Amino acid sequence: MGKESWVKAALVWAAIIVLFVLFFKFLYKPHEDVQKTYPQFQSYVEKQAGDPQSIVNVSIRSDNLRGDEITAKLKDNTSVTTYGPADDGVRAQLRKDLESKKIPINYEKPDEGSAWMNFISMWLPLIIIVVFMLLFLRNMQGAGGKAMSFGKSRAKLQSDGANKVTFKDVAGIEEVKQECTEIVAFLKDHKKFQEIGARIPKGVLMMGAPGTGKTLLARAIAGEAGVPFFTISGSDFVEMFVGVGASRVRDLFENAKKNSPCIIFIDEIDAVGRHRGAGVGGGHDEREQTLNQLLVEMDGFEANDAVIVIAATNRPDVLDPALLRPGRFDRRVMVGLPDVRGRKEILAVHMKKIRHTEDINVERIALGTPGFSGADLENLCNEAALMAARNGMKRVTEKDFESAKDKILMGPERRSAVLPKETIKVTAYHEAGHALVSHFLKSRENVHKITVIPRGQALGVTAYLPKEDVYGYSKEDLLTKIAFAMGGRAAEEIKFSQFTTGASNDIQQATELARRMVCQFGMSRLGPINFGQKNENPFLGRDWGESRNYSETLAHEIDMEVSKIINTQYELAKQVLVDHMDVFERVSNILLDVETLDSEEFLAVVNNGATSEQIKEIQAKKTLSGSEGGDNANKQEAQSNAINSLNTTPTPA
Ligand SMILES: Nc1ncnc2c1ncn2[C@@H]1O[C@H](COP(=O)(O)OP(=O)(O)OP(=O)(O)O)[C@@H](O)[C@H]1O
Ligand SMILES: [Zn+2]
Repeated sequence: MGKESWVKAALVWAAIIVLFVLFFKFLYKPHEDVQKTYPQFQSYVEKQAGDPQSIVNVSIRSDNLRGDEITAKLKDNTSVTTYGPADDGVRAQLRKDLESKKIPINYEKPDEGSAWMNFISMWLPLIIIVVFMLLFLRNMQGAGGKAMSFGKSRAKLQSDGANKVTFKDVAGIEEVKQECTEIVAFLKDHKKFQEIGARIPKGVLMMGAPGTGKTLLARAIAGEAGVPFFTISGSDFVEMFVGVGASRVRDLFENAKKNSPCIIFIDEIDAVGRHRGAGVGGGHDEREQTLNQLLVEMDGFEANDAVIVIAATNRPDVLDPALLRPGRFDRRVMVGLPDVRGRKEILAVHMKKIRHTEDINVERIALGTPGFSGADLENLCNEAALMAARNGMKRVTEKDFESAKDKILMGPERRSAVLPKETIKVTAYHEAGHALVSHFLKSRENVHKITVIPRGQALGVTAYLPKEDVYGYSKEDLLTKIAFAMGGRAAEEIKFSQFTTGASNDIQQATELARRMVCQFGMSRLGPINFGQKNENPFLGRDWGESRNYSETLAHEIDMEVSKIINTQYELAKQVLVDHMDVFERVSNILLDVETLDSEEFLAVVNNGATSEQIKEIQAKKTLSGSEGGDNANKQEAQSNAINSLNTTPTPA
């Protein structure tokens, strides 16, 4: 297909070039040329006055495009040709000139061929322009050299090649796999179902957060059933030019039917499948046409077309209801974030691909990564492997997984950034403030790591991880969240009686949360009423605009409630820090000294009064056992020994 289109394109271009050359070489006589040569001819005729017989005759062939072609035949059997402007005055003058010199004139009619040439030469520029425009449009269409594949489906056919995906590759979402086995059974033996008169499902909609393995699952279904797998992304349908999307859909289904039984996988179906007539910025005709075509095609399956359309989305709420009617995407599969067990299994799948030490405690990594999706876990494994390779290690250790997790959670370290001492000091107290408020208010998050080494955009980071998988929050949980978000600023006020811009992000997060408590969760004096219709992404937690459905008075009340929540929690955060001033000072100072504390070390400082020296000792032991890649039992023992020794010798700061 690619080759054919290249030949075609080359032919068209060659033809254009040939026409161009012809045009300039034989047909086109620029006006100036005529202007120049005609006076020359005239003066030549003048000069012949002395010997009028030197010109035998003159033939004039009138030709309205190029002017008159005037040929003078001379006595010595040569001839002179010029072109004269096709102008009646000039012609009359010339005739008078020639007649006065008694030179005979032949008027010749333009021959047939030249009339035809005239026609072409008149229209050629236009034709060339049109051809150019067409080519230009086509090139824009098929970006990337697909000049001639106008409206052809972009679906890629996945072959059942060496790296066939099966259910073995999909881990941690057992229930979802169960739901899919039926589809596999159908694809394998569709006759059995059809004979008994069962209507075969046409469409399966997979919903779930990004990276939870929807694509992987669809691929695995095809792999298990051993059928071809066509994949296309919803955004491929939506192109610049009207009609292309619809024709792509037609083409895709045509192709699939030829390969039945098979699977068509449409990723990001929300790109085409949004509510019709609810497009952003008015007329999204193109998208609607594409969607309509999709619906038509799905309705148009014959009973014996064993084609199953699997679509994936993380915005099921915006889909056009027509897509969800029976006979279309009537099967719906929720693909959720994995729980601890699921994460462990997914990690196992991806750790098989990297060379690692035997002693890695997968369970602990799984426990420490709540909220991670399958894709996040895959990324974690890869980052860990990169980390190990960069450090010249032969195998990936658990420590590499730790650093990889920190990088993913908090952004890459910027050790090279040189900050003023004062800034680092403020950062240390700020981060200690966050961590301690969270700790003393017994939030549902554990302090995972505190650092004053700049990471990503931040000068310092306090990272939290949920203590267990979280399925919902109580009002208390949310208030605590707001309090420890304000902990950083509270610390700055208590210690330095001043504020820095470092808290702006904290303030934003706290305010957003407080507003949602009032407007969405009904957790304020205003009662369980939804204020404003949030058009929010259920999986991404992102706002897509809000329309206000309450009065000015209420708007004021809402603002008052929000600010009350924030201020109360801010005061609470300050109170917590003042009540534990000694711990606050100690954590901050140790943080300044050792730069980073992990959860164990943090607890050692808070609960057991560990000193800088003792923390450094713990850290040194960890580094040692980590770099040795020694067996895990020893490592853990070493750590717990270090902590136990603290227990017996509590050191007040
Ligand atoms: N349950 C899982 N088991 C094993 N690997 C997984 C799982 N979920 C995700 N992954 C890994 O994450 C990668 C990305 O997942 P996939 O593309 O299927 O996610 P998705 O849900 O389609 O995401 P998106 O919504 O962003 O398209 C997969 O290639 C796979 O390596
Ligand atoms: Zn902060």
